[in-house]
Amino acid sequence: MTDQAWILIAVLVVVLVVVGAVALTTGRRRRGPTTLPPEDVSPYEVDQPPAAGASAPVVTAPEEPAPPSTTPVPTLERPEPVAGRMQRLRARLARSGTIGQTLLSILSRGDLAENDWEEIEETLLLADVGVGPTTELMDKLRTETKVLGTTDAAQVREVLRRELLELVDPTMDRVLHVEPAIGDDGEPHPATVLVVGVNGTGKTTTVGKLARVLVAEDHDVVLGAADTFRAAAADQLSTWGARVGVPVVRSEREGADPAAVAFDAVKEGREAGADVVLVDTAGRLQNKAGLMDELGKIKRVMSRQAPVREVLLVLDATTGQNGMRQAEVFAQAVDITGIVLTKLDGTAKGGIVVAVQRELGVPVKFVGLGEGPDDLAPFEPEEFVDALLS
Ligand SMILES: Nc1nc2c(ncn2[C@@H]2O[C@H](COP(=O)(O)OP(=O)(O)OP(=O)(O)O)[C@@H](O)[C@H]2O)c(=O)[nH]1
Repeated sequence: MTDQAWILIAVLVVVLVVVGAVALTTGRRRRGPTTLPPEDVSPYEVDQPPAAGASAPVVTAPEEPAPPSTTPVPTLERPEPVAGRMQRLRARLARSGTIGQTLLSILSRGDLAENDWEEIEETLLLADVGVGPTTELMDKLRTETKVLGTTDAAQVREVLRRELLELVDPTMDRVLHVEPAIGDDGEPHPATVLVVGVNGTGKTTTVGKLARVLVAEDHDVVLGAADTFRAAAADQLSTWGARVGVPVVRSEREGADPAAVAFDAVKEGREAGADVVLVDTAGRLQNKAGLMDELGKIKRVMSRQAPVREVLLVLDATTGQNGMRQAEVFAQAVDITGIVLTKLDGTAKGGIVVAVQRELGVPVKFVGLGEGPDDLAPFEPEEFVDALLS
């Protein structure tokens, strides 16, 4: 090859290398980067405009992510099952048990002298059993122990158990009647329960605990805060309701007409399709006529919406004879259908169960056995008597 040929080949190679490099660079630029940097992404999606007749494209704002919630969602409490509560809380009756223990020890002495019987009488009266039931029980025990003629502890215990049970009366109807009824208009009515009693007996607390009893049994409940005398009572009830998801009808005005609140509560219960409406009241014992007027009016206006199925009287078991006098005044003001004995834990005056039932002729339906939210138990005579003798 000549020198000229070698020079021509070298020029061609250089030209080919330059052209190839330029082509490679251009091709890369045309394809561009495969992903856009975040700032190039539009915050909106633009929907395609409709084919005809549309004037402007539809712009849809992207869904904003929900801001993190600052108010915690309240978790509803599931109240404890109702069955067996009295057994669970039996240890709380320990102080009431002193009556049974004292009676057993005296009766087991055998061949009882008059001063032994006086001791028995004193024990029963101190436990607030009441004069009539005390005399009745002593007469029966005198006869039975004479017939039995033994000091055998188990047999004496059996006699005492039988007689105490008869006094407490297991035949009384202790069911809380909350079955909904069909009214004259053919519509289902909620069962309404009016709760009455003196301030401080544990009335508002009992309404809250009763709501939990009903919720535990799958009822739909509405509460009425008709204790408009003490503003804190409505707040207290609202807290009870909120814990188990039960609505509370109340008035924001202190001293509002309690009958109006009770009426609204039953109305709300009907509209919401609730099974039960529980109404708390103030029940101040200013005088009997005033109390009768107030409770009578509340009951009347509630009845316009649905018949009042139960009127529960809340009594503080620790107040003894004083509590009995209050019970009589309330019973004269309104027809009581059941008694709730509160604070039966920590009192040796369990005999009030017998006295109050005898006096009013209505059964104890529930007993309060502590300050816990589920420390309210349906009253069971056998459990009660066994606790007295344990
Ligand atoms: N130990 C015990 N305390 C109870 C029981 N029931 C209620 N209490 C307490 O009794 C106190 C008074 O209860 P409230 O429910 O506020 O009484 P109230 O009768 O509604 O009083 P007002 O709202 O003023 O009408 C509270 O401290 C309750 O916790 C019970 O069965 N045992």
